[in-house]
Amino acid sequence: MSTIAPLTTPTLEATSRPLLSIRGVETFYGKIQALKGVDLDVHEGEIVTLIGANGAGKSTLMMTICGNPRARAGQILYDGEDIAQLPTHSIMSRRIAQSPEGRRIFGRMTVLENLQMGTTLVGQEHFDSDLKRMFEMFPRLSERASQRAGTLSGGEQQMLAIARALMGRPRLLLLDEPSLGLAPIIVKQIFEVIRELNRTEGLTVFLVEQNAFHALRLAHRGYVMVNGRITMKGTGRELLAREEVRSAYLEGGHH
Ligand SMILES: Nc1ncnc2c1ncn2[C@@H]1O[C@H](COP(=O)(O)OP(=O)(O)OP(=O)(O)O)[C@@H](O)[C@H]1O
Repeated sequence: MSTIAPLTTPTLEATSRPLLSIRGVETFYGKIQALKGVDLDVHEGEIVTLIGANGAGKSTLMMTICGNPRARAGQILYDGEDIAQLPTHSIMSRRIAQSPEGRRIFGRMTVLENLQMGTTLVGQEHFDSDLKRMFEMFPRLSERASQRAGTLSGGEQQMLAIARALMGRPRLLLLDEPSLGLAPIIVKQIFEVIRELNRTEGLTVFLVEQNAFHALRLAHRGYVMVNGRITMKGTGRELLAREEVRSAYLEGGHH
């Protein structure tokens, strides 16, 4: 199977400041503690991935960054400001865009209307040029601009969710399992778009994935989460080479 080549650029950690800096974050669902003191950094211009098994707390971390649920302890510094206790709309207005797990596109609206929804926080100024760019990046969406989003295939819905997030011109793009349920060829296309945006525009990306092989090849750096705690971190390459990662997350996988 052909795969995207691993990133060869050195980690950006040494050369840039953190855009997102998570310190000691704890999140609860009632009495259940899903995050048990998480520390994680995403530097400007980096692609960082978080991998882990089902139920490890990956989505919870993503959602906690967005303020729902709120962190019960710890700090979430975004561009130096602690956003941990801010309401979600106020977090989103800081140009953090999320493409959530399960996509959550507006099924009854057309592709075009969904993309318009993505501009709520940035206005219409760049709409035409941004739309053109999205349609160039995702030609499948262009061909289906007036189709109801609920009738798109899984891969197309995922592309739409990412495109909608990008219409908000984010500084930080949060992606929750973009590969979920998609054919390998579509996963590859989506990851290539993410890499291209990072390379050409310096878009900062924090990606949560169960598809560890592709995610670690795409990312500059990665973290492994087990039971609400970070247990390993390193460059994508380092983590891919580690036996613990290979046996736990790549078994029977795509390598
Ligand atoms: N709304 C909720 N109420 C109660 N417990 C929850 C809720 N959402 C998640 N949990 C629990 O929190 C833990 C972490 O779940 P989370 O969805 O963050 O894991 P994950 O790593 O994203 O898993 P997956 O890869 O399966 O999506 C799990 O034990 C889960 O059952």
